[in-house]
Amino acid sequence: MRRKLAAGNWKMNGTTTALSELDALQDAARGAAEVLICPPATLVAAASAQSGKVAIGGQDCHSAASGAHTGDVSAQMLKDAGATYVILGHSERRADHSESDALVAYKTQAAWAVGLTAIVCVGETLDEREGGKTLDVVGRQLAASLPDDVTGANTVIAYEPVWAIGTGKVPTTDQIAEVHSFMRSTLIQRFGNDTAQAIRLLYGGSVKASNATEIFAVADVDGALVGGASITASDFAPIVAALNG
Ligand SMILES: O=C[C@H](O)COP(=O)(O)O
Repeated sequence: MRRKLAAGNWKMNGTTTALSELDALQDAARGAAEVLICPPATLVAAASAQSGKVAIGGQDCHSAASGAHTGDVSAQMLKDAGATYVILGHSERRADHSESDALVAYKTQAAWAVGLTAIVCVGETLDEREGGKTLDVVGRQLAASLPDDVTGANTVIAYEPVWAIGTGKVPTTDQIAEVHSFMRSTLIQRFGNDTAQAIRLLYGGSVKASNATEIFAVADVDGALVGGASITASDFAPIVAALNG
């Protein structure tokens, strides 16, 4: 049985005052669903120190364990700061930093090497969707971004259509169902049924309290990766509540 996951990605938002949101999430985090917040790297240690029932994650890590990589953060550093998850291959990283599927796979291995769970993001652009290429793109990203040793414990996959991120545009539930079903069957083909059925598949892109229940009712949606609506507990807690049903 897959444990539902409500993951919040604060992106490049938040200073120390934002950590009070973690206190306000404690009640929401008492339900069956796991609650995760991924703050900016500067806040991971402080967030971990007061996270209570909320898990803490990073938003990226370098593929190397250490070395001359100015400005980067290693998986070990995130782990040392108290993180248990790291988001990898987010479309904003792929676009802003030209991250390839191969690099995402190396980063995933770096995360696994220190015991972090990788949340690997995939998703098509608007052009790709309108060109009928969604499943090709997602299939290619899954094939090349995931190393071979995937398990239900070390990996979560987030389907985030690029055109739905921060736009208020959300795919239809049929569109989400099509991609999630495709992802599950792709994982079954590559990793076998037991492993594939253990991997949580999140939907991300303009999730908010008003659409969460409908999205979480879609087969093979095991939770959400939420951006804008995760920054305050007053927005995020109702999404967690919807996931808990
Ligand atoms: O990582 C989160 C996603 O990019 C979704 O962001 P959003 O909820 O602001 O659309």
